[in-house]
Amino acid sequence: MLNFFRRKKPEVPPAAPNDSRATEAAILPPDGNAMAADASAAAGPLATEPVPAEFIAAAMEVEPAPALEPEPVPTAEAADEPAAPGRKGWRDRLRGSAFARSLSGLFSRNPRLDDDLLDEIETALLTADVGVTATTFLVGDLRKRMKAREFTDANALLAALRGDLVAMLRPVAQPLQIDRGTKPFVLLTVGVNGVGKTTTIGKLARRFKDEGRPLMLAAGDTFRAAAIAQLQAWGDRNGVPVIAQGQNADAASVAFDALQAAQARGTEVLIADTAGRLHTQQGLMAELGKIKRVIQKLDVNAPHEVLMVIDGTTGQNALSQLRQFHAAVGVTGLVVTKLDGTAKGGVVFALAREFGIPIRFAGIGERPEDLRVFDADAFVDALLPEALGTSTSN
Ligand SMILES: Nc1nc2c(ncn2[C@@H]2O[C@H](COP(=O)(O)OP(=O)(O)OP(=O)(O)O)[C@@H](O)[C@H]2O)c(=O)[nH]1
Repeated sequence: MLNFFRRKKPEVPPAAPNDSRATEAAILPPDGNAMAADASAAAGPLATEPVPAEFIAAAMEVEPAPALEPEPVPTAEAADEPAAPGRKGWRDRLRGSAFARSLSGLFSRNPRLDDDLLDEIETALLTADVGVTATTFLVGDLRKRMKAREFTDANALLAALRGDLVAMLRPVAQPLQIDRGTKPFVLLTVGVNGVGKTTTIGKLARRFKDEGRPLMLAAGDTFRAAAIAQLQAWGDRNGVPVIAQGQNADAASVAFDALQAAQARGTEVLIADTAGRLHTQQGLMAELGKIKRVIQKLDVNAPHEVLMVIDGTTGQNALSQLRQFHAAVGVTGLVVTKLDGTAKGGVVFALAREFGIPIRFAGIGERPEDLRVFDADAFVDALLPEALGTSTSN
């Protein structure tokens, strides 16, 4: 019986884009200087042709938008910041999470193996945003095994909990596979406002660059004043070209231009940013479908990955976000960000249990190396007390 009730988290504040058409396309080279659309000679026949009218005609109407607060553009110093010395492990980054703190607190008291312990574990899981469904399953399993006298002490129960948590995540710990035969492999990033999409794209850019994959970025967040500049800063940092149009340009048009450019150049990976949108805003959600349909005019299989970025601090609201985004655009992979610091961490289990959609990456900090390929064992071990003696490196 669940004995704990959570308060509902506030929704992310809305931001609504408008749909004014692109006027000028630009390829932003790694040095940061935009080449205007008419500089197509330099860029080749790429990226600068307008989207054919019939493609756009197929598009849906999109809600008009209130103006957004401008956000600070990343400074040159920030972009040039050196990476953190040494790679902090998962445990280092996740130790502050509500999940890790409550469970280590619980087991450091050498609890007795009884129903009170199960109640406390239940409370800890719910507090950490694991959610009612997943918590009921986990505690129910432990209770059954405890009654069957499977555990000799509380540590044995903790080891069983670890096993259950890992088993819940392993099926979704599926790394992103980029098929080198698909050129370009198009990755469309989606999510609500401020979850870390643009930052994640920057980190992915760095990762792909390090892997020696030629790539390109599409600045499809055309509503936020600083989003294009933010992406450009990441492009500069990693020597990656960025395809952009003016602010308030049609995001589908930007994605189309970028795909055309990437195809013509034989680029291996194209990562397209989109503006953050609330999952409850029907018009904006429909716009994601439009982006998909427009790029499918160039490649019927694109996007090859619809990567939804979810803020790990969002709590159970993440479930309704994923439900809506999945219905609108067919999410194929997840990135859960901000699992460092004050994140509760448990939402990862709720997402895994409810949707079974692969979790590709976890964001455990703001630096490029803090985007980790999601590793079920490392994640669970970082949340559980060290006494368990399992590996927490990496
Ligand atoms: N601590 C921490 N911060 C992160 C992580 N990922 C992103 N952030 C921060 O989250 C904030 C928002 O990131 P953005 O990339 O601008 O978010 P966005 O989703 O592109 O925002 P919109 O364009 O408004 O939708 C920034 O301050 C990032 O540095 C992470 O894994 N850990």
